[in-house]
Amino acid sequence: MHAPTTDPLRDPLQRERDHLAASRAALRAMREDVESLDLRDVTGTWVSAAVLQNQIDARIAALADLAHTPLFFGRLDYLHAISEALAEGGTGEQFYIGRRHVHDADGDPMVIDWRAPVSQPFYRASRTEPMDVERRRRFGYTGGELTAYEDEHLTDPAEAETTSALLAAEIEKPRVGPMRDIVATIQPEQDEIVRADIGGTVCVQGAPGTGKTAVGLHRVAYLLYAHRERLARTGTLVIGPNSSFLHYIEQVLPALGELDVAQATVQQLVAHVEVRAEDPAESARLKGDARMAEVLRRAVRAGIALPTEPCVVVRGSRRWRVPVYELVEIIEELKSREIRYGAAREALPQRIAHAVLLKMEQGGEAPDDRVQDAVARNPQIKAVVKECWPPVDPAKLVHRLLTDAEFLAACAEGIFAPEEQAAIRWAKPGRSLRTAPWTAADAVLVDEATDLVQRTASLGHVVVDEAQDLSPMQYRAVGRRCSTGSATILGDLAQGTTPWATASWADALHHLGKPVAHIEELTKGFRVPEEVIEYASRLLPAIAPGLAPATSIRDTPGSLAVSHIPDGLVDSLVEACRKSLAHEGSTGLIAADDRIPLLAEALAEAGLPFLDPGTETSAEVRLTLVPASLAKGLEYDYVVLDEPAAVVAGEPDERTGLRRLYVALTRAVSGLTVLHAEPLPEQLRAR
Ligand SMILES: Nc1ncnc2c1ncn2[C@@H]1O[C@H](COP(=O)(O)OP(=O)(O)OP(=O)(O)O)[C@@H](O)[C@H]1O
Repeated sequence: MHAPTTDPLRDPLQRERDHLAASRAALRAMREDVESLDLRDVTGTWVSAAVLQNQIDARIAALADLAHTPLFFGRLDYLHAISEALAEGGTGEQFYIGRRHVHDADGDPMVIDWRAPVSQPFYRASRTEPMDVERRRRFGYTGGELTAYEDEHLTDPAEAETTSALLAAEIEKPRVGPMRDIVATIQPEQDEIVRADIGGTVCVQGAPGTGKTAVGLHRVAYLLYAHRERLARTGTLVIGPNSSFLHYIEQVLPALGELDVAQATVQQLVAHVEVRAEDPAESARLKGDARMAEVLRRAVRAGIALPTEPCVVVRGSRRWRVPVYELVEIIEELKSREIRYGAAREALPQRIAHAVLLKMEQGGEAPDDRVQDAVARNPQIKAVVKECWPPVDPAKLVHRLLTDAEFLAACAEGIFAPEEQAAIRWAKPGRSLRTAPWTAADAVLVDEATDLVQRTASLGHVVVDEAQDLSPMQYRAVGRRCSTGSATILGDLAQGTTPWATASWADALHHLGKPVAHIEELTKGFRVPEEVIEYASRLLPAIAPGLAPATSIRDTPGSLAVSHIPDGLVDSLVEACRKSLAHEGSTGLIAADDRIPLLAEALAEAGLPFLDPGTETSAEVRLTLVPASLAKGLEYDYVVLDEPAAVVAGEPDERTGLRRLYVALTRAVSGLTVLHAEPLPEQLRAR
């Protein structure tokens, strides 16, 4: 890295600072231009003026110069001039890369958006493939001030490959507050996923801390840039495992200038009924099984009946008769077509009316479309529809399936064995639909039934994080929300902790309805130090035998301490938290869920203020008490892990327990302290 010298003419750092100052001034001018727009001349009504004003306000907000997010973080010096199309309207050989586009008064770019084609070599160019880049420069900032830069001369054979000190500094920056963007340091293998084509679905298997979440969010930002109009129409959605996690990631996209991305958990997507109960593991697994889809399909169609009487329509002085066999033909034809139950129900009266119309024509009349519509509304026809294709209320239907043993048996015949059916049914049905003991898995069934009746609207792109925990039925629920778009599926099979956790990505993609997706693997870890990831990886043969252990980009000796504390474990934990808090950044005390109250009390007694994982850490309170079940996806500079054996015992089976432990062991950025009174699980014992 280069430190500043004092002569501004000879000092390249000073020149870069000057460019920063000029870019900031240009951004200010861009903002002032928008602020000074006078709407009076261009808009007709106050409504359109208000709409336009909103857009302008959003643009002004987007043009804000944020003190702590540097306007540019890199520079590319090309060997040859780049075409204007690639360079966002600019020409030349030198480009500054930043979070947003900034241009000067003549419209020439001063900073290029990181997502533009010309910026791509910043992330991908290498010595073996320099992509016409002579020099790549990375900038270092301290508190918003440009303080350093680092150069790579990609075409200079004499220069040796080094790891970037700025990248290491970025990763080691203390973690306080929500997740940050990684736009300045996206790695080549990550960039390939970020910029993958919108047409296909990408599935990423990645060990802990390999940047799956970060990559997924940057991919959304990239797609919004590259396909803005299309996605503005169709929408994008990020799905995460729980609200603490969504809260942790919610600032990343706004920091990248993208405000219009929805975030939800799967439960929120399928909130058709109020969840008031929990399933035993086996029932939940069966309800999440893809076989349920066929049971529901049969259930939805169970009410379809064939008519036994002709339909007689009276118009004026004449009567028109559609015989039974014709009605049967119409219904059979609709049944055989792959259209939604509700769409078929809407088509049925029109089909019968059409049959009446043909008879009217044969009878010498000349009816038009309006007559057909009127006939379709005839009470006789409505009566046939009601009897033969009755309306279906999805929640009521699922309620019936879960309470009426005979109905379930009829729909699940040959699909679920009787004992499986018994596990699917509610043990104690509530009295009404509203007070029924709906579980999270039941809500997914209602969602499937809803989609069988009426097609679910699809978004343009959906990102699913921690996808390994979804059941096949949940994959289907997500899949119908991107049936006409694409998806990014992120997960780690070794971190699957639900009873129905994904065993293979090919299965998951099949249930999602995207069987031909690319599966990429990320193994280079950016969070966990080498020593810690090696320790955690001892569990891999037991929890996910086929997976390669992650490597770490940081080899920080002393980052792991494991101690046996036969007496006074709680006091030692409090002490370990205190010690961790003596360092900069955040500390997480992770423990089995049922030990949380005990530890909460101990921390309170010791006068150590702490937060729960849904609350952001701040400079004042940097300690979070984390139940193991909520640790997934989160990270802390220092982690103190309480009693691994209890974390394992907190799950219904050993493999899930060890997976939960693997998650807990892989949350630390700088240091992990493991304290235990009981013996460690054998996989972790010293070898
Ligand atoms: N290219 C990068 N440059 C700097 N930091 C990075 C980079 N990639 C990832 N990180 C950081 O590494 C940490 C882990 O990233 P992230 O949470 O996205 O990993 P993950 O694969 O989703 O992990 P997990 O499986 O534990 O959920 C984050 O702090 C992230 O900002």
